[in-house]
Amino acid sequence: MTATILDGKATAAAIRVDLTGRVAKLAAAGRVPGLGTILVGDDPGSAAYVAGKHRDCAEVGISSIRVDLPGSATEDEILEAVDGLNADPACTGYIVQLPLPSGVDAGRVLERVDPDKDADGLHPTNLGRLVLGVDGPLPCTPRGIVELLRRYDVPIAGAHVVVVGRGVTVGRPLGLLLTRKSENATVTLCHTGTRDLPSYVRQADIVVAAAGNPGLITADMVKPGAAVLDVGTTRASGEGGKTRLIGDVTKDAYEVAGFVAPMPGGVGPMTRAMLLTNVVEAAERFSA
Ligand SMILES: Nc1nc(=O)c2c([nH]1)NC[C@@H]1CN(c3ccc(C(=O)N[C@@H](CCC(=O)O)C(=O)O)cc3)C=[N+]21
Repeated sequence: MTATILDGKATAAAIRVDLTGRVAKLAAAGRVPGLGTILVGDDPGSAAYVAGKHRDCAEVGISSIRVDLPGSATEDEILEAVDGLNADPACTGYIVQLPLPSGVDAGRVLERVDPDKDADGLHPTNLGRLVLGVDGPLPCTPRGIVELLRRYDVPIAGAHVVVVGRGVTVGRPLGLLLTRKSENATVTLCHTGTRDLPSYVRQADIVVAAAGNPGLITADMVKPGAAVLDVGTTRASGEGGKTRLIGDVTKDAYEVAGFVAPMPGGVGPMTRAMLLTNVVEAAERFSA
């Protein structure tokens, strides 16, 4: 069987086209959305992600504000940069690129972000809003996953979704998103403490692998025809000292599935598209 590819790259491109129109409307009303990034240090992976976000912004007409600090920046200096973007009216949404250097209290930095400018949707206030069902920015990767499933008409209501991984950016909030009335999925949240992982994954109509454990999900665990979304991105050294990203799902598991969001080209590009969406929605909220 050949699975239908949940093409996140193409879907994200379509979403950017859509956003371009909304941005133009805001701009006509004198409210150009602006995405800010705060990058600390010179990790090449993080720098590449941030550069990609600014490229995305340029494509849809969002202005971007880039704050780069040296790896030696103190927590107070980072907090100052956060306060600066909170106060900047040109910045309608922003992110603090993670991870922050060791020794910096990331929780303290993230809490200082104005929740209404939180483009990641990961501020405690916004995670609280998600639990309560109050409108606010949603976490980008979970939102991207739901959007991708919707656009390919993968049934979500009543489906059994097995999420592997309880991280704060993906697994934990995804369970909250999928169990809302509007999605109506049944979610099993598995993690490193799960006793018999294969027995859960085998029951899944939809598997979301977000454990950061390369090759964790193998073909024998996948119910034939199930949707499998690979969210794992583990950096490994490849040829010539270049780093290469490895997913959580083996390629033979892709063959058993009915739908596959591959890595790369699946959920990653959707995450970036949802970041833009959060910035545009924040600007629309500010204008309303
Ligand atoms: N404040 C903050 N917000 C984030 O959203 C955030 C972060 N920090 N720190 C790092 C992680 C990682 N992340 C990715 C986003 C897109 C791809 C993506 O588009 N990946 C491509 C492949 C990219 C490649 O090959 O390098 C794909 O899956 O097709 C990957 C990873 C966002 N993160």
